[in-house]
Amino acid sequence: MTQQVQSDYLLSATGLNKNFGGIKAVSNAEIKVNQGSITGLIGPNGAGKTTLFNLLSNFIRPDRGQVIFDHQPIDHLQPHEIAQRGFIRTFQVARVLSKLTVLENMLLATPKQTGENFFQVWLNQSQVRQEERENKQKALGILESVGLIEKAYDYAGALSGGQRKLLEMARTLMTNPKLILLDEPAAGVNPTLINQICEHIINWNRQGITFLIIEHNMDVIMSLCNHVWVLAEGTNLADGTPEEIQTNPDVLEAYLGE
Ligand SMILES: Nc1ncnc2c1ncn2[C@@H]1O[C@H](COP(=O)(O)OP(=O)(O)OP(=O)(O)O)[C@@H](O)[C@H]1O
Repeated sequence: MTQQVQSDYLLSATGLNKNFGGIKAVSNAEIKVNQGSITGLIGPNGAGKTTLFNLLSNFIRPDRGQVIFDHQPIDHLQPHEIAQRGFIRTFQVARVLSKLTVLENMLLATPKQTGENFFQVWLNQSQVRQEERENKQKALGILESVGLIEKAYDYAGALSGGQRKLLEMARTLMTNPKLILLDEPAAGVNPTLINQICEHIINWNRQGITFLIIEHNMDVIMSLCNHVWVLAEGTNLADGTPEEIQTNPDVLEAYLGE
């Protein structure tokens, strides 16, 4: 039986370490994400933010440390099993499949379906068709809400960089997530679309989804986040409200010294 852990956090990680050869990418790092929050993760280039995301979501295994999601340790789970529990992430460079349509990209993200097993398909053909109809309706509804409905039947490869990021975010909603990790949602995105992405994040957060966001755009971090964690050289430098972080001398020095 897995150990039950009581806390107010949806995600909590302590003592995380990861070395690549001689490089200490993440060193004794911790992070905590309150249920219902929009939490930021910032730090200068090479601070270890993406490596920390990879450790949290088990895309790479830590040398040491523990990650608790929704009161349960998740260290032993594969990324797809973590996603099935409602913890999903996006990547710095959006991972959409260019040769599939926007709608097909959305449908690929649907959780385990009856149609994945040959015998279940054979036995439950009407149920499979019903699930397919429901998933398509859900995908089209999400695309409508993010302004990509006109592109539903276009190849994802034809989208702009910003639209691909939006599609990657929209796709996470197909899995009914509790927690979404966003890796630089505003990077390479034009200012109009950045504003739209921020509005969507606020809207999804109001619907109950918790966010942890890596972002270099400080306006985005300051306007969205309730709490911000700062990494520098692989380890924790500070955490606090956006206002506290903005005026923290250690944080200013880490950025100015970059
Ligand atoms: N697979 C890897 N192999 C070797 N070194 C790596 C690997 N991944 C990351 N690193 C190194 O670990 C350190 C932290 O990198 P990471 O990408 O996590 O930082 P970051 O804060 O996300 O940076 P950025 O803001 O520039 O994206 C860097 O020195 C990087 O070169």
